Amino acid sequence: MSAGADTIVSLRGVVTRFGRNVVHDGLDLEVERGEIVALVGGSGSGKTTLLRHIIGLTQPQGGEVRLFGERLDEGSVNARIARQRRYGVLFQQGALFSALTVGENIAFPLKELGIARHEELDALVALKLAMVEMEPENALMMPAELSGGMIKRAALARALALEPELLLLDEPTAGLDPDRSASFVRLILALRQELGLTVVLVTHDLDTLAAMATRVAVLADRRIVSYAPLQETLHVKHPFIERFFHGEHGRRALARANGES
Ligand SMILES: Nc1ncnc2c1ncn2[C@@H]1O[C@H](COP(=O)(O)OP(=O)(O)OP(=O)(O)O)[C@@H](O)[C@H]1O
Repeated sequence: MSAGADTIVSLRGVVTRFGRNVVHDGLDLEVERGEIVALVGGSGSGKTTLLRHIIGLTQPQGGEVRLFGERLDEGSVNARIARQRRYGVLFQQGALFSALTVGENIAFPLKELGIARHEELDALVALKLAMVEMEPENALMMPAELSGGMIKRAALARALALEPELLLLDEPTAGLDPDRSASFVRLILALRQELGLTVVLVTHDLDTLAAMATRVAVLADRRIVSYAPLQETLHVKHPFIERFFHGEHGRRALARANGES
């Protein structure tokens, strides 16, 4: 079976071990263009590691990882650089370079890949800040001066700098208040509509998940045990799914998503 032309991410038979700790064991996942896939799983189940595999920051011990149809371990240096321009990432840790201003952080990928001319950078930075509801003046601030939520939004602005086809987001709404989370959801949905953006996000935030995921991938027992739209996922019998979606917190979030008070 081969992946289609519109398969953005393809993971086949992925095996990941850290010493004796087997994190993934024969894991499969395919993400099609335009999807918003929410990756959920218990703490330590290997969600962040999976995002890292997708962009080649780490390599699994077994299986195959393809991004935009290309194997990550193949291709020239130029092919790898070309690939880097096509995705943006927002990881939980190391979101911003602490020695650079917010503006320099956002401009960093544009400069590094030689995409924008020097005189265009300020305008581009202001545009990206506006997308995440930050002010142009925020460009001059240092990361240490920002609140946790502002760091998230500035890091998202940087991830969007290259107008990527694929966004990988690790807990993008953790630490945001409900209004900010809702604007984040609106922004992602608009970008998907306008640019055909594909998103893979790790999240524990059921409101965000219910508002935008086209499919939910459940990572448990070292593999993806369910990969379906939310409504179907809710009917899958699995201990993790029961806890995550049908506990008190889950029931309330799903009721909100269904417009019940
Ligand atoms: N570089 C590493 N060296 C050793 N073990 C690692 C390394 N990176 C991850 N692990 C281990 O792999 C497992 C999966 O980690 P990962 O961060 O991917 O989980 P996660 O599902 O994202 O967790 P959380 O929801 O708590 O952030 C954990 O047991 C972790 O300790």
